Amino acid sequence: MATEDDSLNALLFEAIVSHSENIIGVKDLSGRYLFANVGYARTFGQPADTFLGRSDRELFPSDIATSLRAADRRARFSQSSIIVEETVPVNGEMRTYLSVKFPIHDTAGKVFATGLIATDVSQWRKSEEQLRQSEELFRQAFENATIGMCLAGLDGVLLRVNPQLCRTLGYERTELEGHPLSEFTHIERGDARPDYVRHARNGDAAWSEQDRRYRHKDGHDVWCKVSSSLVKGSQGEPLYYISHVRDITESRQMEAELKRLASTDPLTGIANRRSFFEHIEQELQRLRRMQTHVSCLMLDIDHFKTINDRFGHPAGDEALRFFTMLCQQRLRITDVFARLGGEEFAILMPGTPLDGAVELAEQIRQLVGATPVTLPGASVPLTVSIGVTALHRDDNSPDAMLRRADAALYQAKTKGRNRVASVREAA
Ligand SMILES: Nc1nc2c(ncn2[C@@H]2O[C@H](COP(=O)(O)OP(=O)(O)OP(=O)(O)O)[C@@H](O)[C@H]2O)c(=O)[nH]1
Repeated sequence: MATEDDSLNALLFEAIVSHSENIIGVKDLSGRYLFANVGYARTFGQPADTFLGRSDRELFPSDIATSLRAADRRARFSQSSIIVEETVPVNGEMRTYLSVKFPIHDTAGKVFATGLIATDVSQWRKSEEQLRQSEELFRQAFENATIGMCLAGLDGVLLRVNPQLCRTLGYERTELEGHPLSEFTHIERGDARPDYVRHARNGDAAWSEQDRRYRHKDGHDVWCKVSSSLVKGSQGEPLYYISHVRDITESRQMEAELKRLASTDPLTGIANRRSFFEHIEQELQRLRRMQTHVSCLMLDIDHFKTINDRFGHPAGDEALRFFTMLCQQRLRITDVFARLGGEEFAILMPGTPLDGAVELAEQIRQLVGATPVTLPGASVPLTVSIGVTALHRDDNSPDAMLRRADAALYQAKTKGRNRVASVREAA
């Protein structure tokens, strides 16, 4: 006889199963449906009643029905419930369900049916698979990249490094991970932390690029272009940095070598005309800011043409190199020695007043005159004429000073060569 409690339970059961998003069913021992909730109607597009009395064999392909039945059987023999993942076709599309299956007992404690509550997890599985695929894609790109890559925490500590970064710096993965990249960096500007760590601390710029000099494990320097971007979480909160680290050592060396070649005279190895002008420009700037002296010598080997004529051009080259070497013996580290062209040279002397420059010019003149150059078959005496002047703060270009030096040299030449002449002011 039905009690009031039974009717309440029936109402509760009805309310729960009809509002559930899940598929809820009960099958008898032969696998025929005793109960199917509205979830069945929603999923399969047929009234829930149409399932009653039918088995999975009539609803699904036989291999699927067999595996559903096997799970039902396992549930019947289980103590409480089992959870299985089941895939079934729904309107021509395979869908994945997470099913809780459990035995249902009669009042005598005998199992007479199997219950099931199934949740459609197809979308989760799909998202999981997409996530797995994109993680795999990232992993492959990270591991196989021909550029160094790393993930670093907001404090700059390396969380993950790729094999190329290990090769670039010469360390094992375990020697890098857990350490800040700054441990392997030269301190160039007083702060070893990469810019992105400073940016993170200040909460600005999500991207930065900079050239940094690292120490390879074997001790040599490695120049790298480091491009870093901030990875943010779903709420926009900063999580970590991902950096590309490109080894640019070779191109920096090439750049430096090109710069050196562009500013060097190939025959003598000293500064060339272009570089000399740049030095005068710099000194002019300094002179305008500071109380100092800058002097300049312009040197021209006397009758150099006769050396070429007598001994040939290669011997003339040798004489030019020898002359360079002689002058260098008298120079300070701060002096700039340049070959302006042909047999014409110049020396810029920061910190030296005109009188001191004249003195040095005289020393050079005497040294050159006293030291003949050894050429094939002869020891040839050289003499040099030298014009001396000073850089003035109101010189509006290097040319202004060079014109005075040239005028002084002209005087030395016209007064008989092998002498020093100076011009203090503009003519
Ligand atoms: N071997 C060699 N000779 C050069 C080079 N550049 C210029 N010369 C030569 O230097 C000589 C310069 O001659 P001039 O300008 O007449 O001057 P100089 O014979 O030294 O006579 P003064 O300067 O008047 O004392 C020329 O014969 C040029 O061919 C060079 O790179 N190598």
